[in-house]
Amino acid sequence: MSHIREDDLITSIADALQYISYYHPPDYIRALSAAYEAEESPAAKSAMAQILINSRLCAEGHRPICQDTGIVIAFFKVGMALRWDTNRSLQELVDEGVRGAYTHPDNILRASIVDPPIGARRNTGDNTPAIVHTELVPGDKLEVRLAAKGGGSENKARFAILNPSASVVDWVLEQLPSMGAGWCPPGILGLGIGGSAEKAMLMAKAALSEPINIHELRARGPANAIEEMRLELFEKVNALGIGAQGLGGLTTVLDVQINSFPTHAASLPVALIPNCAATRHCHFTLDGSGPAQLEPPALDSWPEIAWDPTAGARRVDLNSITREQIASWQPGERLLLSGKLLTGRDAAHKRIVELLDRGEALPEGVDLSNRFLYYVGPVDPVRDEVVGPAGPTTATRMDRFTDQILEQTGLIGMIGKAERGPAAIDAIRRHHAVYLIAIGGAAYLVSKAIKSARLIAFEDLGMEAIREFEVEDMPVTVAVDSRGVSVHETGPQQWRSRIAEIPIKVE
Ligand SMILES: O=C(O)C[C@H](O)C(=O)O
Repeated sequence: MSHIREDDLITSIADALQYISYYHPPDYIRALSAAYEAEESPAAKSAMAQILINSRLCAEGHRPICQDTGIVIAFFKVGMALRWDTNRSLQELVDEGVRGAYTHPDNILRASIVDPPIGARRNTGDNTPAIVHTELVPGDKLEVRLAAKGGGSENKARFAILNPSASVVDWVLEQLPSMGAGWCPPGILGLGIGGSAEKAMLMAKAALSEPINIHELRARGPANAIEEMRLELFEKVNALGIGAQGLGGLTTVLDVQINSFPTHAASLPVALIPNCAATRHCHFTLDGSGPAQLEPPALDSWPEIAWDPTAGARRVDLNSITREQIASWQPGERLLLSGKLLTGRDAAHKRIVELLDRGEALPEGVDLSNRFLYYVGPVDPVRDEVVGPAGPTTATRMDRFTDQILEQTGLIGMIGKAERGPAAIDAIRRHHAVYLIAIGGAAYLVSKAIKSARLIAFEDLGMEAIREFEVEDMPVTVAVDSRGVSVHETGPQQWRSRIAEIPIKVE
């Protein structure tokens, strides 16, 4: 009978969370590299190049793949014959491991958890608590599947109880366009079909840590209805043309994984959860012989990528930018930004708008006139860094504040990731402003362009505080130009039509 010591579990959780913060799973790298090779859309190819280069830099530098280092999800299969050497609850042990990983001085990770979820939403400071799921199984081992799930992809989860005669494939295809690009495609779709409402969600989440093997499945052929559905969804979702970062392209998903369970005759529960470019999970088993040993992947698993951010890019001086200059920028044009910008995301926007509504001045140093605002919540720096990984957050969440901020502060442009909604696009057009995107999932690479970082306001908001960054040649793309043309509308439309014209190969 194995005795699971509390220190072994805590150490294993902490080590595994550190490991997955900087090592992508090798199957993800293989699948993304193949998609990168096959991609024909220049914008999507460039996005994938940046994600792959970023991934390698993180593996070498042991720094997080994404500034959103996730909410920790732990699935345990607890052997019913094992013995625990602890007086503490499993939740407490996992949280101690999370605390150790997220505050590790060599590779500090971002604390993203707020408590309570409504009202004050104060950052807990160490990314606890984790979400813990357990299942009792025969045997005397402890099997652990650990994930650090990004908020942007989690926000796009969907659930429905369909009529038993409805088509799951049709329902999934209806969801994808409304999910936009905030889940940072290309990634993986996890589906849970059947069971009950809560069982379907859990199955969808668990499906995301299955190995990526859709091409092997295609090669050997489906053996049952679930495998047939995986292949059908893989083809049909990619035919939507959404592409990497929603810019239009051949690959939107690298795999579709499905778990299923018997269900009530009256119901067809279906849950859909996407995983982003910062796919992070690992799997280990404790048998009482000590903590888990995780082997580092070979660095030659990462492809050599030729990506020149300067090719065809316009250099922009943010310190002297004018509305006349931004009026000449074209949708999809690549820029290299240098100079000063301010940062701010969800909580800072809420506070700014509350101040504006009360007619009060913004805090000292928060002068947005003719400035760019970067939607980011960075990781804290370690060693000689000025800031840790600092990729963009989903801009769509800031849409509700955009018109008022453009109107009342003189802000000239915004930088984020994913599409803007109709109201924000209209505001951008009316105020002759602009919206630029950096690549979600390339946070460490983006941080290399940040030469200084200074806290300006709202320190209590932690990673959501307002900072001033000085950047040099920060690569971005014009996503909504000053006339209101959005590449997240034009790109997928164009690629959906092109994919429809590609003749289907009969093998
Ligand atoms: O919280 C973040 O930094 C990003 C978030 O995961 C998002 O994708 O919007």
